[in-house]
Amino acid sequence: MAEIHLKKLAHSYSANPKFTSEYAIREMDHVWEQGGAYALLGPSGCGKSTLLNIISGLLSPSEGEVLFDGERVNDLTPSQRNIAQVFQFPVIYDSMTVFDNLAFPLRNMKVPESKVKKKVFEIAEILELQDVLHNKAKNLSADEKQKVSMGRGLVRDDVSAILFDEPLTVIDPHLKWKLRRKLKQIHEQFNITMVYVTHDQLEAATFADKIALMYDGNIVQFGTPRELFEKPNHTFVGYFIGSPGMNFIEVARCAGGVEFAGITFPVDAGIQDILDQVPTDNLKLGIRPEFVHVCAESIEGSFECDIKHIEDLGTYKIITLDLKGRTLKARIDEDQQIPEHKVYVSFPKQWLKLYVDEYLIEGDSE
Ligand SMILES: Nc1ncnc2c1ncn2[C@@H]1O[C@H](COP(=O)(O)OP(=O)(O)OP(=O)(O)O)[C@@H](O)[C@H]1O
Repeated sequence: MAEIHLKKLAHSYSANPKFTSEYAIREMDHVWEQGGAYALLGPSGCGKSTLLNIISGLLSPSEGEVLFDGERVNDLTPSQRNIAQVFQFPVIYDSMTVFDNLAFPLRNMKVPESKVKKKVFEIAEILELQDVLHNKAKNLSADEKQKVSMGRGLVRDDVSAILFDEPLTVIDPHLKWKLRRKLKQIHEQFNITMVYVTHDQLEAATFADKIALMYDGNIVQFGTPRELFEKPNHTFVGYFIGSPGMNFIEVARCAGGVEFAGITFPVDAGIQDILDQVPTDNLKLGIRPEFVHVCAESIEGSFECDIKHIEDLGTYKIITLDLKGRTLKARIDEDQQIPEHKVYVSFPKQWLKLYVDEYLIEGDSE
């Protein structure tokens, strides 16, 4: 088991990259602590598989180092790194029994047969594969095959980490939650570092203690699911996490804060200092639909909006609003009564975030 440190790591598939855009992984420093359950989340093409393959040793990074417990492993193969990797599609030997598939990594390491048997039974029980242990793998269902794939990583006591690359893609939706729970349970039982790649935020949030959100070759935020939801440190995080994503409104500087369409939003002194120093005009206010306060009547600090659309999702409603020409989404309870055409919205200060050049800036009080 190991702490995995990515030090000044970058990777380009081009032989002589000249521009940042030629890097699939932009230079990063990142630590996966020993025993953590992590998700590597991001849209297609952001670099998740590249990063995973660099950790496992399937791919050699063009720059920087991979350290396991402080030791450089750049030149070690996946098996020398003791990494187990579970891919989208199960990697198992169809002609072997489930038992022999699970025993394979141990027999390869010349583990005595009595220990092989004990370990295989233990893992088969955890993964609920006892009843099919003597069946040929080719006759298994897709989820059973994927469980065998996972089991082959788990039988070894010496794995540094288990890396999962979208492991539930081929699994029936109704079995997904079951396997995900199983993985979580295995993590708690074995305390192995696990990195789970997915583009599904729900999958990431239910599996991981901490999520690394990737965008364009960078880890833009590393935090708990709650931190990513409540305090996105980049507009992409706000947009990608949540359903629907965060509202962003372009604003301009004004005396005492920022404004749009004549509405002023005061900012703290700390934020004002930062605003005074940055030359950019790329300023955005962000607020999650869940935190927009919607009222039928005008209250102090509220703004009148036209209702453009109401989407009833059974347990809540998403309303699309027009606030002085800007589109805004708000989430309200199913039973909240609102007028047909107009509502009043207000923005609780603690949930209103300011982004400069797409990055969150914070004042002294935050
Ligand atoms: N073998 C390769 N040669 C050249 N470019 C590659 C190669 N593999 C990936 N890339 C590029 O590197 C970038 C990152 O790809 P990667 O597969 O790591 O992303 P991903 O987030 O895992 O995407 P997905 O979720 O679709 O698998 C993409 O622009 C991709 O086109």
